[in-house]
Amino acid sequence: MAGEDTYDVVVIGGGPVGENVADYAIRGSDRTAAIVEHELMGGECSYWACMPSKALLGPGAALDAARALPGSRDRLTAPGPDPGAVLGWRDTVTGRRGSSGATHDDAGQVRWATGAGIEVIRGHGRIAGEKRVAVGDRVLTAREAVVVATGSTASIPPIPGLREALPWTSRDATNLVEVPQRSLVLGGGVVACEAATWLLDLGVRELVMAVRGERLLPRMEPFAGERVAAALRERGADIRMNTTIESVDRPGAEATGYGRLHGGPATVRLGGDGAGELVVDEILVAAGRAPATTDIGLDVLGLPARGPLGVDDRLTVPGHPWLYAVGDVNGRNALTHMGKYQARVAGDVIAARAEGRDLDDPRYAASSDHGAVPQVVFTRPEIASVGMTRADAEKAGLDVRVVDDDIAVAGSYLLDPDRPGHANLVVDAARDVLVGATFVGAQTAELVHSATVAIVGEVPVSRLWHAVASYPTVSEVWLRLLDRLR
Ligand SMILES: Cc1cc2nc3c(=O)[nH]c(=O)nc-3n(C[C@H](O)[C@H](O)[C@H](O)COP(=O)(O)OP(=O)(O)OC[C@H]3O[C@@H](n4cnc5c(N)ncnc54)[C@H](O)[C@@H]3O)c2cc1C
Ligand SMILES: NC(=O)c1ccc[n+]([C@@H]2O[C@H](COP(=O)([O-])OP(=O)(O)OC[C@H]3O[C@@H](n4cnc5c(N)ncnc54)[C@H](O)[C@@H]3O)[C@@H](O)[C@H]2O)c1
Repeated sequence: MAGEDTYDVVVIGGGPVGENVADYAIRGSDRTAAIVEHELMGGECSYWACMPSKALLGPGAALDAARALPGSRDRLTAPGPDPGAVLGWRDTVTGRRGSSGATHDDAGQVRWATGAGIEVIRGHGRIAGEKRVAVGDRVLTAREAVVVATGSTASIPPIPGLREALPWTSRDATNLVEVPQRSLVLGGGVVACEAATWLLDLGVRELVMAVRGERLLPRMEPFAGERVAAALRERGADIRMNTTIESVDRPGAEATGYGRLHGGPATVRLGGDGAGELVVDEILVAAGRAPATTDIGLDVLGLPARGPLGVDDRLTVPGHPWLYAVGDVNGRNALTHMGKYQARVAGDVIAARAEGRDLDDPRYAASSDHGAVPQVVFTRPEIASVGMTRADAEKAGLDVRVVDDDIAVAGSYLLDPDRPGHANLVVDAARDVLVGATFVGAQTAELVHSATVAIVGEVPVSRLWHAVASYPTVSEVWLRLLDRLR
């Protein structure tokens, strides 16, 4: 039956970002919020992206850490993880039901939302006018704000025969139930590198990566991609740079469900430096993502129904002071933690505006979106970076000073004596502050937050010298790098 309901805040999309913005917008008040979700509360991250991928990568990383040291190395009885148990662990982490595939249990996320005072409305949300969202035959009216948090979807490049071949996307790779023994990965970004790592852990026989550019992870410092490429090659990956797919022929393509082989073998013609013909059991397309802006009613407001939904630093869509966009959909930084950060800022802005408070405070601007974005890539070696690369800083016209060194301190030697990591710091010499850092190697994921604090706090390098790292930890690499800056 048609109906009309009024809430203070209506959020379209119940991923990690939508959940957080609803929570922050109403927390500690008597405001009401609804989240419209057409699939699963928890979004891409919980079931198809961050959580399953990290669950798949964990056991291989733990074995590698054990293999690095005498005493534990000799106790390992098998070369790799137990594939069945790894998939079982992935299922536990993601609340995946049984082995048939496509469904997950989001009851826990719904319970959390309800407990936070947020109503979950199942269905596809579309903007239907100012402060109005249609869900089926229901119209929701927002007194204060409508927030678009619809995320992104995997892009499939327009290559002859590729779409018809029903290739895997990251959803299949993270929810795999069959391991494609001959795998082709298209792309050299984060999804491609992490997926190649777990496919090798799960025992694929042949793994080819077709990489359009000259190196893996092109947005990071060159040494990061070089080290990941060397490690993947050492494990048997055939990585072809300056290469892409020209055409695909898969006569037996079949929609068998997420994570199953989508039919029989595919014949793939590669072009570029790694040209040639391959026959593979599956193609994983890891060629970037597109903001989910189609079919959400943006045309009703005269906004483009393709590409990112642009916002200012208050996460507000220019010209529409009641409309916000947070997370992957706004095209700023497609990372869960950055989306959740935007959600906190947007939630605070919505609350302040509802209460008539002024916004003259740094907490009401998503300033870290510009130049203070951390990211960890869970390859082996692990990569952790924040802020600008040398190339970014040079492009921005800064007075750039870069120092780099191997991570070869007592703390790293005790973790892995044979494989020192590598790190650099990018400094704006004119201001004597850090603007970027990259660390590659064991336990660097937990190291990067120190650099984030230094960048966000604009701590002068001369003061960083007095931030003493404990012995023997990997953090002592700070001492080595800062020594080079003296
Ligand atoms: C394989 C993979 C691994 C990743 N690993 C990491 C990682 O380790 N760390 C990290 O920080 N980031 C990672 N990311 C990125 C991360 O997944 C995204 O940045 C994050 O999920 C974005 O959150 P979001 O809430 O904006 O969007 P999403 O998580 O995509 O959620 C959007 C939600 O909106 C719903 N929705 C969309 N349209 C509508 C509509 N019209 N009506 C109703 N509901 C709608 C969707 O069903 C979905 O639930 C990874 C991505 C991939 C693909
Ligand atoms: N650990 C993490 O933080 C993590 C993990 C996975 C994904 N993510 C995020 O998810 C998003 C999506 O990741 P992604 O790896 O899909 O995207 P990406 O943009 O990082 O990489 C896409 C890659 O595909 C290549 N490509 C695009 N079209 C191509 C073509 N026609 N032929 C050959 N190569 C082509 C690009 O050159 C690029 O190397 C990113 O923003 C990423 O940061 C984060």
